[in-house]
Parts: sequence; C-alpha cells; structure tokens
Amino acid sequence: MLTILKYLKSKEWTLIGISVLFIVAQVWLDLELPGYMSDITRLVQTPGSEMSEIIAAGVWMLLCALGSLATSIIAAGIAAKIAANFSSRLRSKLFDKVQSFSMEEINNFSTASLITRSTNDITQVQMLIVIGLQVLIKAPILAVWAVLKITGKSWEWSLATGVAVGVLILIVGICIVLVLPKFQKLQQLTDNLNRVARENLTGLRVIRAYNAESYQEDKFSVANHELTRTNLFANNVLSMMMPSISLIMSGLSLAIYWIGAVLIQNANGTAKMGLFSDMIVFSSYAMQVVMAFMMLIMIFILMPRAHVSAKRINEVLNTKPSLMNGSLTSSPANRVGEVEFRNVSFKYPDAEEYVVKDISFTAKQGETVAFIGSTGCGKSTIVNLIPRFYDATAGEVLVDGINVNQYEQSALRNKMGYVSQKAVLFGGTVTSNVAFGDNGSDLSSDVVDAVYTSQASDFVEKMDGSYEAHVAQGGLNLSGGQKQRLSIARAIARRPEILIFDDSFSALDYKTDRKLRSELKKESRGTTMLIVAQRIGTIKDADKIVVLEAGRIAGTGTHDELMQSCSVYQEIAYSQLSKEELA
Ligand SMILES: Nc1ncnc2c1ncn2[C@@H]1O[C@H](COP(=O)(O)OP(=O)(O)OP(=O)(O)O)[C@@H](O)[C@H]1O
Repeated sequence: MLTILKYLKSKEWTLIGISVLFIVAQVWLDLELPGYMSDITRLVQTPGSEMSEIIAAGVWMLLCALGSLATSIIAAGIAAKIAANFSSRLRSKLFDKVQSFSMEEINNFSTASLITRSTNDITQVQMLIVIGLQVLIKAPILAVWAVLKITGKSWEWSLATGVAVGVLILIVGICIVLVLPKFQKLQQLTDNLNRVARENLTGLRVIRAYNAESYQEDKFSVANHELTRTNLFANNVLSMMMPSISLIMSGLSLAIYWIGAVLIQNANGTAKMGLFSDMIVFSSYAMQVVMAFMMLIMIFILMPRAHVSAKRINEVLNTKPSLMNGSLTSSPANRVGEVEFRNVSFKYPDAEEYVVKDISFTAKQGETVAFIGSTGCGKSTIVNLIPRFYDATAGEVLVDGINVNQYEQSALRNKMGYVSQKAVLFGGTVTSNVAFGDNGSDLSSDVVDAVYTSQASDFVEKMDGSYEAHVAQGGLNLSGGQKQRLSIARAIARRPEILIFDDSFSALDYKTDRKLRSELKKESRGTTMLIVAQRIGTIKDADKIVVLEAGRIAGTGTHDELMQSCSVYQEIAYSQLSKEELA
C-alpha cells in the first residue's frame, strides 16, 4: 500500500501537512468539551454560582463544537481533493502503461482484469485515502491525547478503559484474520464477473441467435453467486464488529459509573463532589479513546481490500514491457519500404510449439508479397511480427535493412499502414477514423482520395453528413464490408512505405476486391504491400507468393511458378479457380 503513495506529488504532501494541522485543531477542540462540561457540572452543584458563569462555559462549549465542525469539514475537503487527484493520476498512469504493453502482457493480465484494476481497484485506494487521511491521522492523536487527559485520575477507571480497549483490539484482530484472504479473492472474483459480462455483451447477437441466454445466465450466475457469497462472508464478519463496539462502549460507561459510585460512596463529604465531576469528565474522555479505536477499525475494514487493490495496481505499473523500445527514428535513405525475414521462428508466450518456423523472404520496395495457406498455418502471425505486436522468438525481422527492435516503436509503426483481419473503427466521424493516428493525414483531400481508393466513397457520400457522418463505437452503424473498406482507407491515407493487409479483402465481394486492388496498384506505386489472403484471385498478380503449410514455407514464387512447382499451391488453386481462370 505504501509503495503506491510514491505517486503523490509534493504539493499533495504539503496539503496532507495542512490537513494534519486542521485535524490536530479539531482534536484539541473536541477534547476541550469535557472540561467545560465538568465546569458546568461543578457550577450547577456549587451553591451561589452565577448564572452568567454557567452561560459563559456553555458558550465556550458551543464555540468549541462549531470550531470542531469547521475544521473537520476543511480536513475532509482537503482529503477528498487529494484522493480525487491521486486516483485520476493513477488512472492515467495505468492507461499509459497498458498502452505500452505488448499483446503478451495484455494477455497475461487479461483485458477484464486490466479494466477492474483501472476502475474498481483505484476506487478502493481512493476510498482508503479519503477516510484514511482523516481517521488515520486523527485516531492516534485523539487516543494519545485523551489517554493523557485521564491518566492519574483513578487506576480503577484506567484499568476498566484498558480492558475495554484490549477486548476491542482482540475482536478487530480476529475479524481481520478472517476477512483478509476473502478480500484478496473479492478482487479476483470481480475480474471474473467483468470477464463474463464482457463476453456476454460482445457476443450478444450470437447468444440470441442460438437461444443461449440461459447457458450464459448460468455462467453469469456462477460468477455472481461466488462474488456475492464471498462478499456476504466478509460483510457478515465485519458487521459483528459494530455491535461489539457498542457493547464495549456501553459496558465501559457502566463500569466507570459503577466504579465511580463505589468511590463516591467511600469518599468523605467534600471529596464526593470532586469525584462526581471527575467521573463525568473521565467517562467522556474514555468514550473518546474508544471512539479513536473505532475509527482505526474503520481503516482496518478498508485497509485490507485497498491493500490488495494497491498491490494489483502496482503489479501493472511495475511490469516492464517485454518490447524494449529501440532508438532509431529513421532508416537509411537508400533503403525504403523493404521487409526481410531471416530464418524467423515464433512461438506464442507460454506456448510449447512453434507457430511459424524458419521463415525467410524479402519484399523489396514497391513489391507485392502475398501469403496463402490453410487456416491456422501462421499467416497473420508472420505479418504481426513486422509492426512488433510480438517479437520473433528466433531469427530476424528487418525493415529497410534494420532489425525492427532497433527502431523506436512509433517510428517503425509510422512506416506502415496496417489493416487487421477484423475491421476496427472508433467512435467519431468518417474523417476522424480515416485520418487516424500519429501521421494520419488531416488534409481532407487525402481522406477523400483514400476513401475513393478503398472503394468506400459510394457509401460514405450517401451517409448523412458524408465525410463528417457519425461512426458509432466499433463501427456498429456500418456493415462488415463498409467497416473493412474504411479500415483500408485509414491505412492508405497515411501514405506509408509498407502496407500490411491481414486477410482484409475477404469481407469484400469479388468485384469490389478487384476494383480496390487495381486502384491500390495505381495510387500506391512504390509502396510495398504484404497481403494475407484466402482467395487465390486476390493475390494472383502478386510479385511473390509465399505458400505456408503448418507454419513452414511450402513454396515461394509467382503464381505461374508455383502452379508448376508447388503442390500445396496447386491444391488451393484447383479448389478455388476453374481451369479457364487458371489458364
Ligand atoms: N494469441 C495467441 N496465443 C496463442 N496461440 C495463438 C494466438 N494467436 C494465434 N495462435 C495460434 O497460432 C496459430 C496460427 O495462427 P494465425 O492467426 O497466424 O493463423 P492464420 O494462418 O492467419 O489463420 P487464418 O487464416 O484462420 O486467419 C494457430 O494455430 C493459433 O491457434
């Protein structure tokens, strides 16, 4: 928990110092009250006392109470401000850190857990800071000060107070030992609930189409039930604390008055009055001592969960991204748009088997290199190594003759236009989606050209608002083919050295696919293209086709060469094209 406090700024430490001053003032004012009460009791019982003296003591008492209220409001305001700023900073830090993660780290934590850590976990820490800043500082000051006020009055009363505090600590200790492991589990179960809810919402259409609502509900109920059960256990244990504290407070009052009654009975005439007034003052201070411990208990309720949350936040913040950033921001001027794989092998983190093995090929500037092969043979994996979504396990991936891990990641990715297998659009407009990213072009002419090349102008111009038309989050108001065309436009609009299409043409009909490729050829002359495809028709004209089988290269060459030499390619070609098309 303490390590997370290093993210507090010096200005916030100053504010904490100021709030300590207010809290000390509040405690002092609170502890003045019993003194005035004792004065009033004494004055009331002393014959011949002036009414004005009683009123004066009452007014001072009221002023102390108002002062205590004002200082506590200010201290609470400062704590809320510090906690809100601190948690906002933590959220930004987590967001930035996750942005720097490779797919490996994201998969290790899981998306659902990263969401819980950025929201629920931060809220737990924020709550502890808001309450902790007031209570954690106030309680010890109050306890020590109140104990000092009552020491030396009567050892019998002190003993009763000591026993009460001892029992209180014992009960709190037992509760904490019981609930601490549950709190650890609670955050993991919240992750799990998030994961199930996310899966349900993203797969809603499929769930409905297959009438699988009850199956999903069962899954959700299991996660929900487990979370509820753990929550209930923790809350049931904690709920026993409050009645125990009330019992201890009432028991202590009773003990003080009982002891007082015996002491007063045994005292002589004049001492009786002093003892009575002492008893009232002592019982007030003793209550303050118990109150101080009660406040500490509140912290002990929040602390274990916040401690677990802080640990989970720190885990993310302290994770070193496995992709180390290189330092190169540009490549040699004479080698542009070149991609080379030298004996590259790759296995996914934690996997036993290599997904691709010993891959070597070169794509020179302006060339089109295509990858084809059966499902799951490793085509997407290969192209994902170029923008460093993962690093090669063995061998070298070079861009413009330089290993990709020597580039600054942003510089490397600015060289590329990448279109993923599943089209991804962001909430905004057509223009904001096409002119997306670091070196996305803001020029409306570039956006219009890219949309035209990607065969999207027809439908974009018909949309309400045209290029400024609204695009829903995830492109939900567009069809699959329309989304894919806009993602292709986004890659083209960057005017990159290298265009990577990861099976991006499959969502398009044959006619659009053909028109798009012929426009692309005209518009992106000089741009190196790497195309993963399922259809031979899409890649037939490529300068080089790499045929993959079970993660290895089964053949490389042009369509005609492969038709002569590669049986795997022939098989794919005969299954897709007629004899006339192949002729
Ligand atoms: N994130 C991942 N973690 C572990 N294994 C993965 C991951 N992504 C893919 N794989 C595995 O790697 C293999 C190759 O996957 P890849 O997506 O590269 O195939 P592909 O040839 O592009 O397939 P498709 O044509 O169906 O898109 C598959 O067997 C798959 O199970």
